[in-house]
Amino acid sequence: MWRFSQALGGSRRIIQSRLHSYFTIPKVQTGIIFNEFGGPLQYRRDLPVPKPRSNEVLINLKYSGVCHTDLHTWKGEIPFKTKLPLIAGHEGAGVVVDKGTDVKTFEIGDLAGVKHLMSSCMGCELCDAGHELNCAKAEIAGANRDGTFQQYVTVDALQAPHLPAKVDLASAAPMFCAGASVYKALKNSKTQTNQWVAIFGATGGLGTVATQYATSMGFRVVGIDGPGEERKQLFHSLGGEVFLDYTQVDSVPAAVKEATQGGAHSVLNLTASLPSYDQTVQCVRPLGTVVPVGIPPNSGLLKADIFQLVQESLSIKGSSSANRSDVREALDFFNRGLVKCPIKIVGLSELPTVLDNIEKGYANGRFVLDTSR
Ligand SMILES: NC(=O)c1ccc[n+]([C@@H]2O[C@H](COP(=O)([O-])OP(=O)(O)OC[C@H]3O[C@@H](n4cnc5c(N)ncnc54)[C@H](O)[C@@H]3O)[C@@H](O)[C@H]2O)c1
Ligand SMILES: [Zn+2]
Ligand SMILES: [Zn+2]
Repeated sequence: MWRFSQALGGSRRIIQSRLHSYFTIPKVQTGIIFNEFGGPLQYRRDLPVPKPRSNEVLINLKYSGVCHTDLHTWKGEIPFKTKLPLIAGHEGAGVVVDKGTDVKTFEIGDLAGVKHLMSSCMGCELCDAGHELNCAKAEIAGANRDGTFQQYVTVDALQAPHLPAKVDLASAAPMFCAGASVYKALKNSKTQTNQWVAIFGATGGLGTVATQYATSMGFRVVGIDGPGEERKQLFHSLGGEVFLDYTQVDSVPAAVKEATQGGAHSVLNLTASLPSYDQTVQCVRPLGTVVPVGIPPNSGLLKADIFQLVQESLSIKGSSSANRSDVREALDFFNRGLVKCPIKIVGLSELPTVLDNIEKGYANGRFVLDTSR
C-alpha cells in the first residue's frame, strides 16, 4: 500500500511537472494600470508577472468583467482602501499555471475564478463566521491589491473558486462579482417563493443576473430601469415580469405598489443613482426588506421615514460582495445553465471606452475584456 501511494505520488509529480512546462510563464505581461484617480489608464506590455506565495495560485486570466465599481475606484469616488498605482478589476476567469508549495486544492491546468476577496487572515472572529470580506486584513482585488485587468494574477488558493473544465470562461467571469453579489443580496432579502422583489437597475450588469437568479429562486420580479424599449425587452427575455421605465413613470413607488398589489416584499437597489435610493423604501410592503447593494458616487444618505420603519417593521440589510460559500452556491446556478449574464466581449485595450459607456448607463449586461488583445 505504502509503495502504491508512493508510486502514485511520483507519477502525479511527473504529470504536474509536464503540465507546468506546458504553460510557459513569461516574465512580463499586458495589463492596464493607473497612477492617480481619474488619471490615464495606461495599456502596458511590460508589467511583471507575479510569483505565487506558498499558499497562492498563479492564474492566467483569459477574461475579466468590468463592474461599475471599477469606474468608482478609478475615479476615486468610493472610500475603499485603494493602493496606487493600481491594476483594477475584480471578476476574472482563467487557468491555473503555477502554485505555491502549500496549495492542496488546485492542480496546474485547472480552471479558476478571481473574485473581490483575494485573501484574509482566516483566523479572526469575522473570518471564522464567514465574513472574510470584513476582515481587517482583507486583500481586495482591484482595491488594495492588483486585480483582473491583467493577464496573470496571484490569489490565495482558498479564495479562488473552481470552475469546471470546458466552461465558457468569458461567460463565467461576471459570475464572480455580479453573479455572486446579487445571489447573496437576494438570499439576504429573505424573499419567499412567489413573492415580489423589486430591482432598481434591472438591466445593468448586476441587474440582468439578479433578474435571472430571482426568477430561478421562484420570486416574481418587477424591474426598474430605462430608458427605452430595448431594455424592457431584455428584462422580459431574462424572465422578469413587470418592467417600469423610470424615465417615463410619474412615481416609481406608486407604480411598484400597483403592480405588486401593495408593495414588493423586498427591494434590491443595484444602481449607482442616489435619486433612485430616495424611492427604495417607499416600494416595500409592511414587513418588507430593502437591500442596498449599489453605491452612488461619493456614497450618500438613505432616506427613510422613521415612523414607517417602526410601524411597518421594515428591514434595511446592506449587502456587499459574497463569501466563499455564497460564490459556490451562485456558481452552481451558472454551471446548471440557469443564469447567464448577457456579455459584450471587447479587448482589454478598450477599457477606457468601456468605462465611458458604463458611466453613460449603456452597459445592458456586462462588458467582458479579452486579455489577449
Ligand atoms: N455591494 C456589492 O456587492 C456590489 C457589487 C458590485 C457592484 N456594486 C455596485 O452596484 C452598482 C451597480 O453596478 P453595475 O456594475 O451593475 O452597474 P451598471 O452600470 O451595469 O448598472 C446600473 C444600472 O442602473 C440603472 N439606473 C441608473 N439610474 C437608475 C434609476 N434612477 N432607476 C433605475 N435604474 C437606474 C442604469 O440604467 C443601469 O442599467 C454600482 O454602484 C457598483 O459599484 C455593488
Ligand atoms: Zn463588482
Ligand atoms: Zn480575518
